[in-house]
Parts: sequence; structure tokens; C-alpha cells
Amino acid sequence: MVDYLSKVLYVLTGSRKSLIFLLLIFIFTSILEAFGIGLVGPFISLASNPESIQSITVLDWAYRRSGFESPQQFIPIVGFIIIAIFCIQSLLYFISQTYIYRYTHQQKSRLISRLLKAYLDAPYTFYLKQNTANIIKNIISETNVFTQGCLLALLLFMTNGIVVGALIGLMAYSSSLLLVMILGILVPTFLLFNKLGHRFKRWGRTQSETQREMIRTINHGLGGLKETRVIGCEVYFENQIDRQARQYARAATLSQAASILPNIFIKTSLIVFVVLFVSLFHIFFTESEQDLTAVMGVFAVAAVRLIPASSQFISSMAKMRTSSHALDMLYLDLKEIEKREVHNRLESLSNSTAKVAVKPGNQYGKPLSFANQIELLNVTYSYPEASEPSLDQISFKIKKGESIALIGKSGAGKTTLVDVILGLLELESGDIKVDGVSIYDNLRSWQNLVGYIPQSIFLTDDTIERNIAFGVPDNQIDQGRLYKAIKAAQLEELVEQLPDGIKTEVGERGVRLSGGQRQRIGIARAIYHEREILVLDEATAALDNETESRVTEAINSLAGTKTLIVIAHRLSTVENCDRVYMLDKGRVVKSGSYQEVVLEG
Ligand SMILES: Nc1ncnc2c1ncn2[C@@H]1O[C@H](COP(=O)(O)OP(=O)(O)OP(=O)(O)O)[C@@H](O)[C@H]1O
Repeated sequence: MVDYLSKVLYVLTGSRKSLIFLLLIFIFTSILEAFGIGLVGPFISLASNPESIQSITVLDWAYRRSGFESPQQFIPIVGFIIIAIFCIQSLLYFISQTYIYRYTHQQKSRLISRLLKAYLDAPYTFYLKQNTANIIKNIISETNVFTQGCLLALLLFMTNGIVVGALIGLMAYSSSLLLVMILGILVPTFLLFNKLGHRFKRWGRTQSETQREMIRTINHGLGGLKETRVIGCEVYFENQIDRQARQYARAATLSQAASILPNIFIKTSLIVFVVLFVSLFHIFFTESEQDLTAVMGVFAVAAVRLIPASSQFISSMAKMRTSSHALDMLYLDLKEIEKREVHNRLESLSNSTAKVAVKPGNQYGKPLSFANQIELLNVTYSYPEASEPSLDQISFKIKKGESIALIGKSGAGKTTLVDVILGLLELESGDIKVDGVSIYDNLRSWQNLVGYIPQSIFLTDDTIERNIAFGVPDNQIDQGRLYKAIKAAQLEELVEQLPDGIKTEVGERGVRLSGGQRQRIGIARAIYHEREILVLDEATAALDNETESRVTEAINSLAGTKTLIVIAHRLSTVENCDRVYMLDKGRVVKSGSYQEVVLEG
């Protein structure tokens, strides 16, 4: 329980004061409720025998002070006070419940933002072992499970615990026999559900895992829709999701059905006990009939509140167990991302003399400028758990305005080198300097100098304009820069032909554009963002000759004004590059002009 609570507090965003405030409201309403219920028994006694007022200390004291002439006149006043207490308690209950809902929904929205920020800021290596289906599931679904299943259940568990405790105390005060009866019902129910705890946990895990698998299947089936259609494997994905949905439904049904059992169990046992109690009262006890009425009065009113409170107490315990897997998922991800952030911050503070530059995300140093050259110094990188380094002591210089090409067989290390240059992967050893300053002194500033055009450009389901000015709010888009970028990327003709021009929607992942048009939008994006250095990852590999020549033309027109780092498989596309580096097994095995490396090599 302590472990659970500390995880909830860790995942919780914002102030914890609201949580304490909520608990206090609940304690107050519970006390008020117990007090109101406590008055009902004596009130019934008083109503059936007004003269018994002398035996009820509190009422007798109040009666003497009130100045009423007979207890009969005093009875409606006591009734009115009881009604007032219950009305105030009900109002407070409504307010506190509304506050709880507001608090949990706010928590959910804050947690969604915090998670997305954490995932966006997470080191690139985090994604090498993470699946996007898992991330989507955590952001959309687990945040819901956390607020409804963990947070709300935890609040209900604690507050109902207080209510149950107060009511049991009241019953113990009214009759010890009642106490035995109530404990006789509640303790076995509690123990039974405590024993079922691991099942609730398993059902929760199954729901979480099947949800992740369903998102994965949808991603695979729809993400590769063309392939799915052409191969005709729709049934494969349909069967997969059908199986996963059925597994999910089974686990959800079991956990939901089991969580209403406490209510049924307690209600039935209570009726059995009440009937037995009333039937056997006169056999075992010598108390008067009025006493039985008073005791049963308290019992009936307490039961009205005790049944829902105790069953909610036990079912929220079950809910907490069901949601513990989701809590673990969120806790572990946030912890891992935070651990890396702290590590990076410490590194950035202590790394001024270190040889190894491992400070991704560092944005605290002076802004970097690029006037002369980029220098790679013994760049070495190994993927986590890999036995061999993918980059081994790579050193070379790139002058401003130069265009270089990286060539080599598949698996030679070209993409890894580009990812290192982009600052996505943390170096094992070595450094990258721009005008003599390590890029790791201010990685964000370095990344602001670099534009990346991958093989397959990521386009959002939005307009051409928004895809070029990617990440810039509409009111801040610079139209002059936009048209300059469109012109430089040779997109002018296309934009003029389209009825909606730059406002044309490109469709999901740019399906309404051709491969070459998508590539040129990627180039325009890099130009719009005024990046000095452009990294092109086999940008023309997937294009036909005519489109390729248009893209190459667009790239060549940038030569001289921009510094280009091009990965190419087609050797013809690197003909215009100033220098060519041939990689093999993570090392530079040959370098020089196109003539020296490609033609003479
Ligand atoms: N995420 C990863 N985890 C472990 N090893 C990896 C990972 N990504 C790449 N590698 C390994 O690193 C080496 C270099 O891969 P890289 O993708 O950089 O080659 P490449 O030259 O770009 O190949 P290609 O031209 O086929 O894209 C390969 O041996 C590859 O197996």
C-alpha cells in the first residue's frame, strides 16, 4: 500500500495540497454524517416515549436550555436539526464529489501533457526499445486508468474507509452485538477480496496488454494499407484484432463483475443478519421493545450509508489492484525519462573537461554559430547491447558550403553516422565540433542549425503550407520565407496548379502527393526553417528518373549556399558532391572526390 501510494504521488502532477484538502472535506462530512445518524436512534426513542428525554443526556441538556414546556414540543425541533444536518451533509457531499471529479479530470489532462512532453524530450535511444503503440496506449488509455482506477479509487478507498470506521464506531457505541454482526459481514468480505487481489491485477494487465496489441494491429494493418490490400491479408489483421478484443472483453467483464460482488455480498449478509437479530433479540436479551426500536433505527440508517460505503471501500481496493499495472507502466516510463534527464543535466554541469561528450538535450550552453567548419573527432558509437561498435573512430571535416556524400554497403553505418550528427544518438567517445565548439555544449542550438530530409518524409494530414512551416503556429508563418522555400524546392509549378494552392490538404502521410513532391516538401521545410546544414538520407532512392532529377536539381541549387550531408545508394546522385566518404563496418575506408572514390576506386 505504501509502495502504491508513493507511485501514485510520483505520477501525480501539480500540487498535492488539493489531495489533502479533499481528504479533509471527506473527514468533515463523515463526522457530520455520523453525528446525524447518531441522533436518529435517540430521536426515535424520544418520539415513541417523550418522557425518556431525561435518560438521553445531550437531549435533556438541550431541552432544559430551550425553554420548551413539554418534550412533545421539543421533538419537532430535534427532527428539524437532524434534517438540517443531513441536508448540509448532502450538500457538502455533492460539492466534494464535484471537486473530486474536477480534480481527477484536471489530473488526467495535466498527465497527458506531462507524458507527451516527457516522450517528446526522451533520448532517441529510448525509442529504439519502445513501441509507439505502447506510448499511444500510455497517453490515451493508461492516463484514464490512472485517474479513474488509481486516483479516484484511492480517494474513495481512503474516504470510505473513514466513513466505514466512523459508522462502525457508532454501532459499537449503540450495541456491541451490532458491532459483532457488522464485523461478521465486513471482515470476511474484505478478506475474500484481498485474497482475489492478484486476479484483479492479472485482469488489469491483460486489459492493458491487449489494448496495446490492438493499437499495434491497427497501426500495422492500416499503416501499411497498400501492402495489406495488395497481399490480401486483411483477414490476418481482422482475426488478430478479433482475438485481442475478445481477450480484452473477457478480462474487463471479469474485473467489472467481480468488483460489484462486495455490494451484493454485503447487502445479502446484512438482510440475513437483521432478520436473525430481530428474531433472536427477545430470546437472548432482556431489553425493552423501545430499546430494540432505537437500536434498529440506528442500524437501519447506518446500513443505508454503511452498505454503499463498505462496498465502495472494498471495490475501490479491487479497482486499485486492477489499475496497478497501468500505474507501473506510467511510473516506470516517467522514472526512466527523468533518470536520463537528471543524468544529462549532471553531465552537462560536470563535463567541461570530459573526453566523452554525452549531453543530449543540453540547452544551457552558449548558442552555437557556424561560420567555418564542422569537425568529427574519433566518433565512436555502439547501439545498446551490441557487441561491435556501429561507428568506429570516424574523423573528418566539413567546410561551410561544402557538400559531402556518405556511401557504403548496407549496414556500413551511414544512417547511424547521420543520427549521431543530428544529435539523436549519444556518443560513446569522441566529439563533434562546430567552429571549434562541441555541439554537446548546446545541442538544441546545434539542432537549430540542421535540417533533416529522410528517405520518407513525415507529412502531417494538413495543408502544404503547414507542412512546410512545420511546427509554426498559423499566425506566425512568414509568407515571404514560405514562397522562397517553395521556389528553392521547385514546388512553384505544383502549387500554382492546385486549386487551393498552399492551402491544399496533402492527406494522411501525404497520400495525395507523389513521392517526388513529398521529398520536395521536405526540402522546402528545411529551407523555410533556415537551416544552414541539410542532412539528406537517400532522399532520391525511391524516385523515378524524372522525379529524381527534379529533386536532385532542387538539392543542387542549394549547393554552395547550404552545407549538405547526403547519404546515397545511387552513385550518380553524389556526382556533384565536393567530397565522398566510403564507410565499411563503421569506419571510413576511402575518401576524396567523386572521381577518386567512385570512378578510380
Ligand atoms: N537500433 C539498432 N540496434 C542495434 N543495432 C543496430 C540498430 N540500428 C542499426 N544497427 C546496426 O548498426 C549497423 C549500422 O547500421 P546503419 O543503419 O547505420 O547502416 P546503413 O549503412 O545506414 O545501412 P542501410 O544503407 O541499409 O540503411 C548495422 O550493423 C546495424 O545492424
